[in-house]
Amino acid sequence: IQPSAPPAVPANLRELTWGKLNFLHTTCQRNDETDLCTDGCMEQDTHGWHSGHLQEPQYSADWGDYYSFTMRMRELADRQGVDLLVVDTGDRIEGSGLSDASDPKGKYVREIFSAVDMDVVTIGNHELYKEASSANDYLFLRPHYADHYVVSNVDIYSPLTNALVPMGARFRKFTTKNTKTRITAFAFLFDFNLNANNTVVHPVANVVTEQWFLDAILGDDTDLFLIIGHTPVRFSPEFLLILEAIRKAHGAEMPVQFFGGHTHIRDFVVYDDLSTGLESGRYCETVGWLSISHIPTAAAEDKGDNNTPVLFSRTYIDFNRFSFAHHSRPRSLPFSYQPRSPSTLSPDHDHGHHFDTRSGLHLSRTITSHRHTLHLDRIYSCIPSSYYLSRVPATSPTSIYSLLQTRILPDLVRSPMRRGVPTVALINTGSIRFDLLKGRFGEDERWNVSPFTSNWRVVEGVPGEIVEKLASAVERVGGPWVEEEGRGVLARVLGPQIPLGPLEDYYEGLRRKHFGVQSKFKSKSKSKSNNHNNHNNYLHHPHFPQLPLKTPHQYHEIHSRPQTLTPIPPPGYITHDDLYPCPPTANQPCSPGDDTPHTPILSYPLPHAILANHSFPSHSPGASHTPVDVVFLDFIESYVLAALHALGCTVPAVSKPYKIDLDDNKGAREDVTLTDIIVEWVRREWAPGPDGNC
Ligand SMILES: O=c1ccn([C@@H]2O[C@H](COP(=O)(O)O)[C@@H](O)[C@H]2O)c(=O)[nH]1
Repeated sequence: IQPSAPPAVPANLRELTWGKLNFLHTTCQRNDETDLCTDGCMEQDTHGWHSGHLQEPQYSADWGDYYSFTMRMRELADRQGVDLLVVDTGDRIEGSGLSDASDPKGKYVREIFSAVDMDVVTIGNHELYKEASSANDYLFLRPHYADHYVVSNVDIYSPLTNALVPMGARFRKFTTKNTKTRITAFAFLFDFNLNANNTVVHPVANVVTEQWFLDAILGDDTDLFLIIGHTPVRFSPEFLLILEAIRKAHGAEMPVQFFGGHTHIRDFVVYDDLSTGLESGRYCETVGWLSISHIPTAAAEDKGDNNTPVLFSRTYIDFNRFSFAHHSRPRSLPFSYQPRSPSTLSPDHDHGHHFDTRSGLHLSRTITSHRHTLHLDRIYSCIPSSYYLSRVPATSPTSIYSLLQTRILPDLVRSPMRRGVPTVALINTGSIRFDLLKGRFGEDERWNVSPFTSNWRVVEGVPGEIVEKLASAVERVGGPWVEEEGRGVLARVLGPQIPLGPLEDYYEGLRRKHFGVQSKFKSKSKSKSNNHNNHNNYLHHPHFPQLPLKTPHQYHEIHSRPQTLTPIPPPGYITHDDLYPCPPTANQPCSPGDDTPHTPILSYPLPHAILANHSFPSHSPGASHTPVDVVFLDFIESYVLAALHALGCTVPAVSKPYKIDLDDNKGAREDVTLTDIIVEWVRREWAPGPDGNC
């Protein structure tokens, strides 16, 4: 744990269920340039949050604590004669000072991340946005993790030879240490198309027909297929295609375990009797735990062990030392637990404390030292009260979007070259990544809130009537400014032929179009309890990052369930997945998945973009002819130009840079970012006290 982090609050934890095969899962985000790691656990879209959450006790463990956790859990697995595998599904960079404040970005995070052994590790979309990020992954993580670094559908133009080569191993076949389970592992990135042009992402639909893939899945050398990937587990056409291919080759009896990511949620999907998928949240808030009671193998067949049903269990572990220490404590466990005498403990672990390891403590100190080098504890501002990303509707006064729309953007997205010109500014809501929490706001938090390097662009002289239509389209639909839906649909959505409707209708249409296949539980229960089922599916659309407990009725429903709760459970997730609330027809054990009972945090759907009107006198006489500057982030340039075009505006092929003067003695600049704007605004508005502290 970092010295400035709050200690975890003790809670009545739900115990983990161990099986013969167990996994720890993270999807981290890290940036990298230099050297690398080792192998072994499971994780979630970490986005560089390896220092832990310094303002939230429930997620305050750091990567050193996670290191110790994986080591202790491996010990418990060994002592029971079962297996523990550790995996990470990518997006390790962009989201924290540790990964983004260094030059080059990610200089320190790679070294830190790679201290943890991974059995299978892969990339996310954030590793591919910039040429340098994928090149560094290829140059350093690939050799470090060797054949454990698996990337089944991405190629890279090698930074060394310029030849197009596979980004990582296409697959990995291995036999587990204790139960001798034979595993064939793949790792697939969803069909991402916003990568820099030094990489090529092959659509999963093509890859599953390629000969190398068919050869890899055929034969009788596999007891379980392990498919990890930076791909959502629910509504994912990519994962369903892979499952379909494996089912075609091996029938219904082959276990297929998926670990996904990208949508930043906790989720668990039951695809069929022998296939499930786990997604383990975001930002080092969650470690996913998955266990499989046993895998039917040839050896088990000989012992007659294959006759009992295969059961899956999942738990979302809060990323704090209390949870880590609790779950890894030596105790009586289901599979013949043998306490080791102290003298047989490895030197790394034999230092009188049952949780910490020497290497874990060393890693925590290394993080502290890098934080110091990067000045991450420098304070710019003291935020008087929190502004949230999705805990409140985007229109609420305590929404960070509302603060941006009404104050920050109008105040600072201005150019001295365009004084007096009516202006509107558009940002994609995805450019904001985290809450602006009450308290210190410094060099670390700036990257938490918005880590991207996009600059501002402008289309000048857009007729007022088009700007009015753009504003109304953004308000009503939000604009599909995310890559999955950005595949050419924006013009159609904003075009007059598509009736614009409420957000729910829009999502419903997309869901029907793209995600026809439902999980077994979903389809069974649908016939019996349509309402419940639709509700659950709705909640788990990728654009609803976490359970939105929308009505007091739902709140009551959760809290009236019998649970052992501490008097005031810490705030956090109450995850709805395929096992909770219990589906009416479930034949799997049904239970809440969060290890810690929480007081729920609400989560509301967000529009895809917000538009701030600085000075455009909309609805006033003559407004429809007023020429307006439409300013936006370069990340959404192609979408904004397409939208303006669809609305009848003659637009240039590319927009112009928009120069902003932040009054910081640097003059008007083209390289100002949204992050710079936010830092400058909160610095002016809520400066720290004379001693520099909050
Ligand atoms: O330069 C960038 C890159 C990304 N974004 C936003 O991030 C999401 C993707 O992030 P995930 O963690 O993979 O969900 C993308 O849809 C954009 O909204 C950005 O704003 N600028």
